[in-house]
Amino acid sequence: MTAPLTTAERQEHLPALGQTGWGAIPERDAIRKIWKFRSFSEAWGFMSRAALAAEKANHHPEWSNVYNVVDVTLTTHSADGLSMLDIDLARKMDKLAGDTGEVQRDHSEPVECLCKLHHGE
Ligand SMILES: C[C@H](O)[C@H](O)[C@H]1CNC2=NC(N)=NC(=O)C2=N1
Repeated sequence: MTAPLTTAERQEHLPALGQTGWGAIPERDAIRKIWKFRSFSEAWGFMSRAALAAEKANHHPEWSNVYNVVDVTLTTHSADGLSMLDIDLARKMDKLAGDTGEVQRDHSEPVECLCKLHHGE
């Protein structure tokens, strides 16, 4: 089983992801980011590349796509919350999206606040 993130790991890794547009989901130990691409083709291209990265890591997103928008939630089901696998996949997705997608702001809280929600210490 994959270990849940410790408080120290949250403080080390989550703020940088917050800077790239990942947000906290209320009442869940999970992070969310919404991209809007220029077209369905770009959105689907991103999803195809992210799917290969997810399959390689055996760690899979909860996500949906409507036309050019991709809405991604990351959490580790076996850990019942965030683990390093989510941090790694979030970074890979940021890299794969590059600057092709514009980040859509939702109304969730900044990702930093997940430091308060720590599991496993
Ligand atoms: C059997 C297989 O390794 C597990 O079901 C994997 C697959 N992908 C997964 N993805 C995510 N996000 N969380 C998991 O706990 C998980 N478990």
